[in-house]
Amino acid sequence: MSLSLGGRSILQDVSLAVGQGEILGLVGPNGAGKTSLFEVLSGRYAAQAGRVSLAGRDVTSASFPERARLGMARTFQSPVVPAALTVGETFRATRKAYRPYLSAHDAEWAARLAHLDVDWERPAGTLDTFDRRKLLLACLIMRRPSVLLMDEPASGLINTEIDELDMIIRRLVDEYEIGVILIEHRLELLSAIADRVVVLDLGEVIARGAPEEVFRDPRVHAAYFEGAPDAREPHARETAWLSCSRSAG
Ligand SMILES: Nc1ncnc2c1ncn2[C@@H]1O[C@H](COP(=O)(O)OP(=O)(O)OP(=O)(O)O)[C@@H](O)[C@H]1O
Repeated sequence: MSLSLGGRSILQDVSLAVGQGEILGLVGPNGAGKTSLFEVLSGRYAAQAGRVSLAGRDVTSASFPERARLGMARTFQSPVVPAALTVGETFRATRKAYRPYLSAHDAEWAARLAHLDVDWERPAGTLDTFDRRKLLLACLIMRRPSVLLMDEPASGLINTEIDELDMIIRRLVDEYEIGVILIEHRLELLSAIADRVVVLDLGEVIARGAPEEVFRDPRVHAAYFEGAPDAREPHARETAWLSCSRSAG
């Protein structure tokens, strides 16, 4: 899959896939194209070449809301919550966003799963960063997605919160078989949690594989820490639940 924006090539021949109940880490230096890749996977940007498939279905032309209905969910780097609504009102608005409406029970279940333990009468805008992330995550998992794209969910969190986030994500994956793609700069978190990682640099995949192998790779080290990539790596694998590939075929 390839993407150009404003006449600039942002992603070139990128392919990746995540299976159900799997965590795929997506890493790379600033500006490597990680968020842009999420924009393509979630349908907010249209790639110039390639295809995206979800649960065996070609969703390349599907919009962001259509992909959400088909089971794709996405978090953003900044946990922006509706400041004018309380936590309870945020859940109510989310429950009514798609038909059939979800129940209050679904919201309570999702809040528990996301470890959101706050007064539902509180304005969402008064929550701290982690509780905002939990609220937004709960709103997503309420709809029981099959794939979750998480853009730097640990950003702004302290270590104990990151440990808790790790537990929340593992449970989503292990018990509910959600496939997670996680953009994360903390390599130690990915080493602990990811089944596989893909490394992007300057819009290209330069390595993929088990975290312990990939993070030991001197080429990855060079690209990630010194900004000097010297390797380009081709192909995709796997039994994919969500995937993007380089060609339309
Ligand atoms: N809408 C846009 N128009 C033009 N260029 C863009 C646009 N969005 C992103 N870019 C460029 O695409 C490149 C990749 O950006 P992207 O945000 O995807 O990288 P990233 O790997 O997520 O970086 P970071 O880790 O800093 O979030 C950057 O050079 C950025 O300036």
